[in-house]
Amino acid sequence: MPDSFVVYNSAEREAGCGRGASMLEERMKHWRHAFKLDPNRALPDRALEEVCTSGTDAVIVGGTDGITYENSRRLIERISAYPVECVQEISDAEAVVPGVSGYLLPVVLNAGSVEWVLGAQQRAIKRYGDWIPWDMVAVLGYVVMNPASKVARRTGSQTRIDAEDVKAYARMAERMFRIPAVYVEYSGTYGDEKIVRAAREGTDRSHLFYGGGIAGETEARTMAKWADTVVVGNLVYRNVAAALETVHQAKEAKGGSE
Ligand SMILES: CC(C)=CCC/C(C)=C/CC/C(C)=C/CC/C(C)=C/CC/C(C)=C/CC/C(C)=C/CC/C(C)=C/COP(=O)(O)OP(=O)(O)O
Ligand SMILES: O=P(O)(O)OC[C@@H](O)CO
Ligand SMILES: [Mg+2]
Repeated sequence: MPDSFVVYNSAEREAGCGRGASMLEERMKHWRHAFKLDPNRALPDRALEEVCTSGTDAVIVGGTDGITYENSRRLIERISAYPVECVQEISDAEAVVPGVSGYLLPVVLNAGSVEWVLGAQQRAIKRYGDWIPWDMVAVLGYVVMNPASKVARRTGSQTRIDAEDVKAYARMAERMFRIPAVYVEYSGTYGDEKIVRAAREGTDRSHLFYGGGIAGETEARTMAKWADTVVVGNLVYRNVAAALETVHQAKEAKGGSE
């Protein structure tokens, strides 16, 4: 564990445990738009500045492969120059970086193996134990839909599922496991609106994220009708100007759980 880890006192550690939503979950409820930046991909300073000052609600640092402590720390340090909320989404327990304002912990609800629902998480909790600042944590219940994505291949996700299956996963996340957020993940491809709508129908309280293939304003506006937060990833690296346009579309669209 890096030496620079902050020591949390017991009151801070306990905050959010069994006492309602964590502080990160509370802030997350107001996110309409987020960018997801990959520590394993290069982004010029100018583009990073534009992303961080775009008016987006949060910058999520994470990806599926090639994620290390060093590349995550470097990217987080660059983002910290700007007054935007920066959270780390942990896909590898070795890469946890202190100093962000929150941690997103993924669970893949339709994974092909218990490893991605409980296994990796249990080992990380065993390793970090008392160091975990639970008030700065939010769990994301992923439903992974694009079979060609790295995340689907890594987790063996069962992607041949229909809208009723997705609705049931969303309900299960919210009602059985009390997971504060459901994430419909089409990483790399634009998704089916009916699927996102089904996830919306399955959730009353859980926050709904949509991510995947947002290529401009139209896609952002469409998915923001159902999702509380629209996440834009690859577009930042392909066409930063188009990525910036998605911010106001997602924020102005009426939808989500409004
Ligand atoms: C003191 C201090 C700072 C302590 C911090 C302690 C802390 C917060 C500890 C963490 C505890 C914990 C439970 C961590 C989770 C550990 C872990 C490894 C869980 C498994 C996560 C998981 C299911 C990974 C599978 C992949 C996945 C779902 C990744 C999420 C991100 C994602 C979907 C990215 C999209 O990637 P993709 O587009 O497919 O590919 P690219 O990267 O090419 O874009
Ligand atoms: O990279 P894209 O396809 O925009 O997807 C964003 C995000 O949902 C990835 O986890
Ligand atoms: Mg990505």
